[in-house]
Amino acid sequence: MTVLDDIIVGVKEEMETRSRLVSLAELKDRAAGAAPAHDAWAALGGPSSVRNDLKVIAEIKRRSPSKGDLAPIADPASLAVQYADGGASVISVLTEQRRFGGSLADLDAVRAAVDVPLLRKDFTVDEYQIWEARAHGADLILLIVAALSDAELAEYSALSHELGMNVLVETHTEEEIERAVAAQAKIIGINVRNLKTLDVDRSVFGSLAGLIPAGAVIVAESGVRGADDVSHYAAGGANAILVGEALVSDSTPRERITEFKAAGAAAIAVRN
Ligand SMILES: O=P(O)(O)OC[C@@H](O)[C@@H](O)c1c[nH]c2ccccc12
Repeated sequence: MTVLDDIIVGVKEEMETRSRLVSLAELKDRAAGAAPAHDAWAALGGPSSVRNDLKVIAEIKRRSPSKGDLAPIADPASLAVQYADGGASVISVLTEQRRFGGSLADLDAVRAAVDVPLLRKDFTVDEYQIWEARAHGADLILLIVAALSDAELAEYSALSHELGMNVLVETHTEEEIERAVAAQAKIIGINVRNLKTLDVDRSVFGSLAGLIPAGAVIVAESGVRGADDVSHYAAGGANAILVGEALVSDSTPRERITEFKAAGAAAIAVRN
């Protein structure tokens, strides 16, 4: 069993528990009463034909299976405000509980604190989680190609769009990019961490980004330690980066984001 399979077993168990407390019907009511979703596609520069800056998706991440506890986040809301002040285009909130220490309570706290689009970052394997995301104010959800069949990818993308949300479709191999493109994904992430082994290989980004058709927003996920990694991803074709650990473990995340955006824009100016 891969790490990914193992995580999904836990995700399903926890979803079972939640769905006994809150029925799908109840979630649908809550989703209907939620404020309309923000346009994450626009926030990531999707509609513009000239994309000359690097967007930052800043993540609230407490823990990871590879590194254990990353940083004590006493107040996710105030961290999110710092992210927004630094110029994050989207804020990602990890809600997976067992391995990442997240929760929907974190998502609620962040939703109440900022007006930027929110990504509910979880292992989506059931329609229930998509309704849940919208009911809790998410604007974008993550779909991991390695965890889904083509039919599920199509079905979950369609439901997300119906609810006014966007999807970030995560890939790690050439074949997964082909599947994401076939599912008409407009926001495609390349995770340099292999979720089956947890190994990070930053060179994966540069070798796969060129396979993504023009028009899509390309997100480099994982492995940003500092501005050099940001420049590397931007030079390799990234329109956005998704950063967790480097931000949660920094005492001045706001300045960090500003620095990453500057490094990204400089590398893109050379690229174009
Ligand atoms: O902390 P990092 O190396 O900056 O990585 C962030 C993000 O890419 C990573 O958390 C991630 C990418 N895809 C995921 C899927 C599920 C959980 C987590 C992830």
